[in-house]
Amino acid sequence: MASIIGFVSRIWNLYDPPQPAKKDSAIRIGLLGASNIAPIAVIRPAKSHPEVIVAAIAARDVKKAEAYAKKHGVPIVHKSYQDLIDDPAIDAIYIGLPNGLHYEWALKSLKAGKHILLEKPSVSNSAEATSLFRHELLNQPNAPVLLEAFHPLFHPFFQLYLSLLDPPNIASADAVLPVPSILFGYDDIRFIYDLGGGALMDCGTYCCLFLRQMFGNEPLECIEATPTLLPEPWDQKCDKGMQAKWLFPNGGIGSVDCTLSNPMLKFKLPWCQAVHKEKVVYDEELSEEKEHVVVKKVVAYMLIQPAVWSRIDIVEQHTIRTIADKKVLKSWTTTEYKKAYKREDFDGKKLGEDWWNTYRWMLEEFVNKIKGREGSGVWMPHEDSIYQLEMIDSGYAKAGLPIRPSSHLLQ
Ligand SMILES: NC(=O)C1=CN([C@@H]2O[C@H](COP(=O)(O)OP(=O)(O)OC[C@H]3O[C@@H](n4cnc5c(N)ncnc54)[C@H](OP(=O)(O)O)[C@@H]3O)[C@@H](O)[C@H]2O)C=CC1
Ligand SMILES: O=C1OC[C@@H](O)[C@H](O)[C@H]1O
Repeated sequence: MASIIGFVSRIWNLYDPPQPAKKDSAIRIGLLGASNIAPIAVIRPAKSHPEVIVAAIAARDVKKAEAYAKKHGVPIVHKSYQDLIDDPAIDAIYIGLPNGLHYEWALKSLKAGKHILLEKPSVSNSAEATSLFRHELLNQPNAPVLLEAFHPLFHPFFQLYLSLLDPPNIASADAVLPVPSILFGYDDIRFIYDLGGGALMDCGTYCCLFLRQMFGNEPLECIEATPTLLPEPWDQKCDKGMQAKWLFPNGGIGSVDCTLSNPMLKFKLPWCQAVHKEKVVYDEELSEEKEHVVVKKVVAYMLIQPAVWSRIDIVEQHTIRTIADKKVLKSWTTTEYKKAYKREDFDGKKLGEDWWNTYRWMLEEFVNKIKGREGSGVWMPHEDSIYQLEMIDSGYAKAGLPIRPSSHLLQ
C-alpha cells in the first residue's frame, strides 16, 4: 500500500510541482531552440527550484519562439540565438539543439561568459569534445560552469546502483536501452548524420555512460559493433540501432544494445546489469576438498528515468563444489531488491525530495556548482564528456560508419 501511495504522490508532484517564490539571486536561464525536451528537462524542474528562472528563449523562427514562450510562461523572446546569448540579463544557457549544433553554440555561449547546460551527447565527436571541454576559457578564475546534461547520474538511484558494484571484479556488463519506434520518424534530428544523428549518439550515449561508470574505467577498445541502418533511401550513415562490445582494462566486456526503433508490441524496459567474477567465500561448514563460490549479478531497471518507478535486483548464484574437479554438489540463488527515490535511501543524507526526477536533481547540482556550493558531490567532469565521445567514435569506427562530422567552426 505504502509503495502505491509513494508512486502516485511522486507522479503527482512531478507533473504539478510545488512552486516556491524565486530568490533575488536566482539564476536566469535562456533556452536555445523551442525544443521538445526543454519543458521536461528544464522548464518544469525550474518551477520547484527557488533559484532558477527560465527567463528567455530564442528560436530560428521568432513566431515559433513567441508561441512557445506563451505556452510555457517564458517572459523574454529574443530574435536570434546570438541575441539571447548576448543578453546581459541571462546567466546561463540551456542548449537543447540537435547534437551537430552543440559545439558551435556551446562555444559561443562560453565566449559570452555564460554558464551552460548542454544536452547529451555534448557534441558530435571526440575532436569537438576535446576542443570544447579543454577550452582555455574554462581554466580561468571564475570560469563559467559547463555541464553535459547527463541527468540519470544525479539521481540517488544511480548512486545506489554504483555502490553495489565491485568494478575491478566485473566480468561483464550490459546496458540495454530500447526507445519505442513510435516516438521518432525517420525525418527526426536523431536520424540526420550532418546533425550528429544516430542511435549510438542518442540513446547509446547513456549506455556508454552506464558502462564507463559501472567499470569505473575507460574502455581499451571496441571489439564488435553491429549497426542497424535505416531503410533506403534514408541516410545510410545513421544507425537506428547499435549492438556493440568494448573491452575494459580489467578484462571485462561491456555490451551496449540500443535502438531508436523498438517495435511497440515488443515493449521492453531499459535495464543494465553487471555480472561479477566468481568469488570463493569462506564457509565454515565445508570440508577442505570443497569450496563455496558466489557469482553476484546486479540488475537495474529504469536507470535512465528512475523517479516514477525503478528497482535494483541483487542476484547471487551460490555453488558448493569440489575443488579438484569442480563437480557441483549444491547450488541455489538468492535475490534481494533495493530502491532509492530519496538521497536518504542511498547514504542517509537529507537532500532533495522523493519526487525529484533526474532533471530536477541535475538542476540542483548545476545551481550548486554555479553558486560554489558543495552539493551532493555528484558531477560530470569535463574529461568524462571527452571520454564519452571517444567511446562513441570507437563504436562507429568498428561498425564501419563515419564518425559524426565536426562543426564548421572546428574544420
Ligand atoms: N535529456 C534528455 O532526456 C533528452 C535529451 N535530448 C537531447 O536534446 C537535444 C534536442 O532534442 P529534441 O528536443 O528532441 O529535439 P527537437 O527536435 O525538439 O529539436 C530541438 C531544436 O533544434 C532545432 N532544430 C530542429 N531541427 C533542426 C534542423 N534540421 N536544423 C537545425 N536546427 C534544428 C530547433 O530549434 P528552433 O526551435 O530554433 O527552430 C528545435 O527546436 C538533442 O541533443 C537530444 O539528444 C532529447 C530528448 C531527451
Ligand atoms: O532520454 C532520452 O530517451 C529518448 C531519446 O531518444 C532521447 O534523445 C534521450 O535523451
